[in-house]
Amino acid sequence: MLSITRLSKRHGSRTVLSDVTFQALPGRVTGFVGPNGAGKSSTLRILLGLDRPTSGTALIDGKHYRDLPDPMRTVGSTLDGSGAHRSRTARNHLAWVARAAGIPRHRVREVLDQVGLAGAGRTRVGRFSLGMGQRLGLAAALLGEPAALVLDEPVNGLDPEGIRWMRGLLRGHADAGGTVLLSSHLMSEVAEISDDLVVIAGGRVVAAGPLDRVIAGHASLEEAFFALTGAQ
Ligand SMILES: Nc1ncnc2c1ncn2[C@@H]1O[C@H](COP(=O)(O)OP(=O)(O)OP(=O)(O)O)[C@@H](O)[C@H]1O
Repeated sequence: MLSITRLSKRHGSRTVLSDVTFQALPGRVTGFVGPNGAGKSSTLRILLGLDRPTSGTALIDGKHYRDLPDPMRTVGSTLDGSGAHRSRTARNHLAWVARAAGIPRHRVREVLDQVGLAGAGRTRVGRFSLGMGQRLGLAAALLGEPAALVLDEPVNGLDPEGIRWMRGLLRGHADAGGTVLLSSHLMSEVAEISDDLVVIAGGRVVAAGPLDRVIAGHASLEEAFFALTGAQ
């Protein structure tokens, strides 16, 4: 379970997160949505130990990321893209990540298969499309077979077939008991994937709960999003 509790973050005099509280539960896909600059990446960076909050906590199975004994086997993330150097092949990149994390080499072929890049393992990452880069980032996240996935804008750059594939993969992960938290500024795509929604705007959570409860009383998903976030 991912638990964000009363998280606040200030950069100098600027407040980017105020009292952010929500959970992402096992067996559920949780969509974290809000307009550009709402605070999604700031929240996920703190959750993944890449930044510190001014106050509050962000815990993974009850622990700070930095205290996880085996982080890649606990939570997989795609926060900063695939992180792969352009001159590396996909296979080399994943083998390098696996070796650094003590993950057996055979997982490289398995995750390449899983994300639909089996035929592109020897291709240099510099030649990848945006969608292939997303798949490679996901492959790295899956290497350690973590129960939790934290994905920043995972459908960016994917075509409709790719979005459908991603939806199936995340659904399968949650149905197997995993926890999925994904951020996006695209309400309709996230709503198709998510069981629960957390809507953030201006660094504050403006709605959270099961999808149908969050959109209740609004004519459409987009209307709910605009009404809740005050976006134009
Ligand atoms: N290091 C920093 N110094 C100052 N302000 C920052 C810093 N990092 C983020 N911010 C500000 O915090 C706010 C939230 O940014 P964040 O990247 O978390 O939003 P987001 O919801 O992920 O947006 P997007 O959908 O555009 O990725 C923005 O106004 C951003 O300019």
